[in-house]
Amino acid sequence: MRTVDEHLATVLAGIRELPPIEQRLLDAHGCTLCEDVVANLDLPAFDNAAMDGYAVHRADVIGARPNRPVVLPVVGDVPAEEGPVQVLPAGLAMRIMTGAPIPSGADTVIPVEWTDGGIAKVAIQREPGPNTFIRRRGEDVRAGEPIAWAGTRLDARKVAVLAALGREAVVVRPRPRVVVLSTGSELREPGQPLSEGTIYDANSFALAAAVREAGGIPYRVGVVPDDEQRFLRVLEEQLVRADLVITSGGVSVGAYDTVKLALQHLGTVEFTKVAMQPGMPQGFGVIGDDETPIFTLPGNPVSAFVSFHVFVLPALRKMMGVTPYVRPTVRATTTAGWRSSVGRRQYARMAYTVAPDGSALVRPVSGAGSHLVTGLGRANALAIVPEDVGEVPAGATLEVMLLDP
Ligand SMILES: Nc1nc2c(c(=O)[nH]1)N[C@H]1C(S)=C(S)[C@@H](COP(=O)(O)OP(=O)(O)OC[C@H]3O[C@@H](n4cnc5c(N)ncnc54)[C@H](O)[C@@H]3O)O[C@H]1N2
Ligand code: MOO
Repeated sequence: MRTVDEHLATVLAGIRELPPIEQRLLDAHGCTLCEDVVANLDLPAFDNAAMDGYAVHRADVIGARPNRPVVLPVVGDVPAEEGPVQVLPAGLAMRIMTGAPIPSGADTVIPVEWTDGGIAKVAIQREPGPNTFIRRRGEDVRAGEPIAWAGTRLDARKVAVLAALGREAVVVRPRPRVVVLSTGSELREPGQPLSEGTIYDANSFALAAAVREAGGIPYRVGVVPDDEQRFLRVLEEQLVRADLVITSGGVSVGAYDTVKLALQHLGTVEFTKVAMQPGMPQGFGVIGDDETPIFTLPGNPVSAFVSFHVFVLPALRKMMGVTPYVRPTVRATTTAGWRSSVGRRQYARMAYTVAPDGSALVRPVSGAGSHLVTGLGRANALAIVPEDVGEVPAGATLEVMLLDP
């Protein structure tokens, strides 16, 4: 039997980062930059008003008081719109809007609240400080300054900056396109009636949702029955759009373990037992002309889901250039104990919380059975019980994988 770490190393060695492509800004959201981005213009791009009010020469309004206002003729309006910079001679004012370019000659904006709001002339009731309410060209960033380095994941905040700089597209690693299929003649699509011996397909939905949460693009293929030829045909059809394939079911030692039988003589897929619970039977390799990586996960729903988090998620992160490939774990103290099997690393379903005093706690929310899917629904974390531990006492501190994206 392989250890989890050995299998993870084999998987990561078989996965390549996807080649960079240019993506439109919103499509690049969530992806990793493959270029250093430098500001291509100054921000603000020109001196502009920070308040709605009046552009003036400050020297004209020194000494303005509520009981001794300075009155200036208003010679025009400066809206925030396209147009040449206006000129403001001394002794006059212009009505100006937030974001509008400061007329040449003006050095101050008086907020409308400090005035009588006049249109032909304005009474200014307060003396401004120097450079008041002007946002200067380049005070945010100057053209040529770095904005983001290759390797940065584009979140909404970085998208805001790139859009403000007028970037239409950026070079990123694309989201992996992941084909997800479930195998098993007992499986039915949700919405279909169940007959004796049949169950609903949970895995292709769970895995497709997990792919999406990881930043990939899932293509959920319906259920494929236990028939080698059908399975191979579907796989061949799907390969054209796949950067990665995930199957579930049919990999243990049953007489109808289709995936294992079908892939035995195709590609490089290696079927192994990994010393973990759940998730013991695993398969990984590449198939097709493009050497597309494929994970064949075990069929039990919790086994498939845990396998995704332990092996597939790091692979997706590597394809997307997200580091570290393995998401860091956190440490938490368990409020209750349970048993684990020595020789296998256990991933136990937990509710993770942070107590008012800041301490991280976990509480078991499920038995260990890999068919107990509703226990998975209650969990937001997996506690990792080392291979040599047979009993976890209440109060023990463990490494914990958080499941929320
Ligand atoms: N004799 C042995 N039997 C089993 C072993 C073993 O070592 N020796 N390993 C067990 C372990 S551990 C696991 S995990 C499973 C893995 O089996 P398969 O990957 O071949 O999966 P199936 O047999 O197809 O299904 C297992 C179980 O899960 C249900 N299932 C499958 N697909 C779905 C789905 N899409 N949605 C919901 N439920 C699904 C299926 O009906 C079975 O109940 O093998 C053990 N057996
Ligand atoms: O190893 Mo299986 O995945 O426990 O049920």
